[in-house]
Amino acid sequence: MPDTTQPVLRIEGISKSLGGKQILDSVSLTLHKGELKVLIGPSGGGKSTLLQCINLLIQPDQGRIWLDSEEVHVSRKRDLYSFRQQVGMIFQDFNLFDHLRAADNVAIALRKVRGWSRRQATERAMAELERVGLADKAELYPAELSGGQKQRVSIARALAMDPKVLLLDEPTSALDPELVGEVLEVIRNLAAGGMTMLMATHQMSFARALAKEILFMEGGRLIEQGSPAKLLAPGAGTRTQSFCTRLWDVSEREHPAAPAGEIGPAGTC
Ligand SMILES: Nc1ncnc2c1ncn2[C@@H]1O[C@H](COP(=O)(O)OP(=O)(O)OP(=O)(O)O)[C@@H](O)[C@H]1O
Repeated sequence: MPDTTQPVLRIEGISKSLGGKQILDSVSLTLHKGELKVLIGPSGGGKSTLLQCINLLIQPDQGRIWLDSEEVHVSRKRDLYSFRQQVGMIFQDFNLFDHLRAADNVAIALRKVRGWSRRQATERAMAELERVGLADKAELYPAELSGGQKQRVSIARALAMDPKVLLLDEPTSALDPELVGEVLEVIRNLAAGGMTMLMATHQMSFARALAKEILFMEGGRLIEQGSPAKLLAPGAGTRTQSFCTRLWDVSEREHPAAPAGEIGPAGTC
């Protein structure tokens, strides 16, 4: 069992303005070893920007970041390079290389960044594809894969780098509804295996079932933070609960047969 009291990633006071507008306002959070925290909230609340600031794809205007208790100094190229290798990122739209087969998409960073031989990198890529259930698709190009399979390749690619933390930015939002489950299943298995993860999502039933904590983000600030049981308890009166209830109302209209009181279909509470 991972030591869940050990902070792996900590951010403090992250702020960011873009186009003259404040997008993130002093956001702080800690991810402990082996925990899955889920970022939810209305569209435009700053979830993607926060994940990109944490991964330093966007440089925050203010704030500090620690990985395994070591502060990351953005101005030091070596720090930045090493940090990016240890913090994996999964994007909504997969970001695969179209001209590379699945196995090569997974292996490429091992060869180019880590300097592994083609044989070593391919062996590792095959092991990671196996882990996400795609060993039989290793020779296919992205255009020959479904959206769910492409996202699983991108997860395998991130895992191949042995990240300490995975950041997932709405990994199922670009998928047809019938493909969402296979990607969530992979993430569920990673959580069960002790991977430390921060995931922005609108998949509320998944968040409720699996997240250690829900972080509710609105207007660039984390306005609520707590276990799903606490934030979504009947009568909790939280902003998280009213947000979920609204999603549920929409889903009820779209799926009138959904049994009340049970965890709803994907995307609902
Ligand atoms: N490069 C940019 N320049 C100006 N504004 C930006 C830029 N990138 C994002 N924004 C604005 O920042 C706000 C937060 O966007 P962000 O994508 O982080 O929200 P989100 O919570 O992830 O939304 P969604 O759930 O729709 O993905 C939005 O108002 C968006 O228009």
